[in-house]
Amino acid sequence: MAIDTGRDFSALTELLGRLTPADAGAMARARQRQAQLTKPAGALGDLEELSVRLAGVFGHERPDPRGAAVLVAAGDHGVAAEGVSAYPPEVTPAMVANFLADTPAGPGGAAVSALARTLGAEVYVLDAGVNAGLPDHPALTRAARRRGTHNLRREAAMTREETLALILAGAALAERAIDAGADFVVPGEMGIGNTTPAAALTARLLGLDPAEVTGRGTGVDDERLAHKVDVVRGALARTNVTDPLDVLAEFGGFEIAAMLGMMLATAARRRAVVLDGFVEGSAALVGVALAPALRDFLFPAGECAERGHAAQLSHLGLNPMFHLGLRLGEGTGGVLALPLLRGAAATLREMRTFEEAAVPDGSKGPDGSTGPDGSTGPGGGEG
Ligand SMILES: Cc1cc2ncn([C@H]3O[C@H](COP(=O)(O)O)[C@@H](O)[C@H]3O)c2cc1C
Ligand SMILES: O=C(O)c1cccnc1
Repeated sequence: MAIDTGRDFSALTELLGRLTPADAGAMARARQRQAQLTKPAGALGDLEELSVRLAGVFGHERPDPRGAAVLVAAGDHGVAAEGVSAYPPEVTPAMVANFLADTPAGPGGAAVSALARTLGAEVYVLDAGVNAGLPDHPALTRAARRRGTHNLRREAAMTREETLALILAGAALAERAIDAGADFVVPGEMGIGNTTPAAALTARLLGLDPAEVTGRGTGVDDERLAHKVDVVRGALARTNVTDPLDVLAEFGGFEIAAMLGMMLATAARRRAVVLDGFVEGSAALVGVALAPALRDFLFPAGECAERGHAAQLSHLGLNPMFHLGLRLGEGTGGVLALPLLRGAAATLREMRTFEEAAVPDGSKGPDGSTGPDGSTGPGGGEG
C-alpha cells in the first residue's frame, strides 16, 4: 500500500504544533518551594534544578510522575557493509529476540531488560526495520517498511516517506505507553552500525568536523575508527542538505526516526523524555531543530563514553546526571536515571517547608531578612 506522504506530513505538522514550552509558572513556584524546604539552601545539588524542570513538564510545583517505559526501536543500517562496527549486523535481530526472550528472571535477557525489570520500567520493542523477520510477540510492535536502510555513504539512507512513517510509528508507540501509564518515556535503540548515522547527523546539525563526533561505538580499533570517520566524511560530502528532516532521511536510520517520533509525542503529551546516549542524542538534535520547545522535556541521563555526546549535550544546554562511562545504548542510561528523577520529584512533592516543620530557617537573619545565599528570594535564572 502506498504511503500518502502528504497526509503523513500533515500528521507531523500537527504533532509539532502540539509542542509548547514547559509551564514557566509551575517552575517559578517550584523554585520558590525548593528554597523553603527543610534543608540547607542548595543542598540537594542538581536534584533541585531537575525537580524544577519536572515541575515545568508536569505543570505542578509538586510533580507526581508515576510510570516509566523504555521503548526500544531496532533497525539495521546499509552502512554496516562498510565495516564501521566491531560486530556484524546479524546481532541486531538476535538482540531483538534477546529483548523478547523468556528468562528465569522474567522477560528479556539484555542489559536494558535487567535494568528495566529492577528499576520499574515497562519494555516495548519496535521493529523499525531490522534485516530479518521477527516472530510475533506481545511486546513487539511492527513498523518496518524495509529491512535495513541504504548505505548512507553512497545514497540517501531512507526516503522522506519512510522517514515520516517511522517518526509517526514511534510517536504512536509513545502514545500507547503514555496511555498505559508512562510519565517517563525512555527512547532506546538497537541497530548495529547506528553510531555512524548518529555521527553524520551530529556533524551536519552542529556544523562539526566528523572527527570530532565519530567514536568507537561497539569498540572499533584505531584503524577502523579512521575508516569510520572517512565514511562519515564521504556521506557529508555527498549531500549538502540542512533541513532537519532531509538530514535525517539522508543519514538515517529507521530507529533514529522512530525515537524522534517518541520524543515529539512525549513532549506533546507533557511527559518527560529521559535521554540515553549518543544515538538517542542524535534524534534529539533533529527534534529541537524541528521544535525548540522539545528541549524543555528532555532529561539527559549520563554522559556516555561515545565521542560527540558531550557536544550534543552542550548544544542542548543540558547537564547529564552521571558519568558512568556507559557506551551501550538500548536506553540503558535512561532507565538508570529513573530513580534520580523520581527522587527529585519526591523532594519537591513530599518534603515539608521550614514553616510546616517548625524548623528554624538559619538562612534568614534574626529579623527574617534574606540570607547571603538569597535562598528566600524570587526564583533565579533557568539552567
Ligand atoms: C551484543 C550487542 C548489544 C548491544 N546493545 C546495544 N548495542 C549498541 O551498539 C550498536 C552501535 O554501535 P556500532 O555503531 O559500533 O555498531 C547499537 O546496536 C547500539 O544499540 C549493542 C551492540 C552489541 C554488539
Ligand atoms: O551512546 C550510545 O548511544 C551508544 C554508544 C555506543 C554504542 N551504542 C550506542
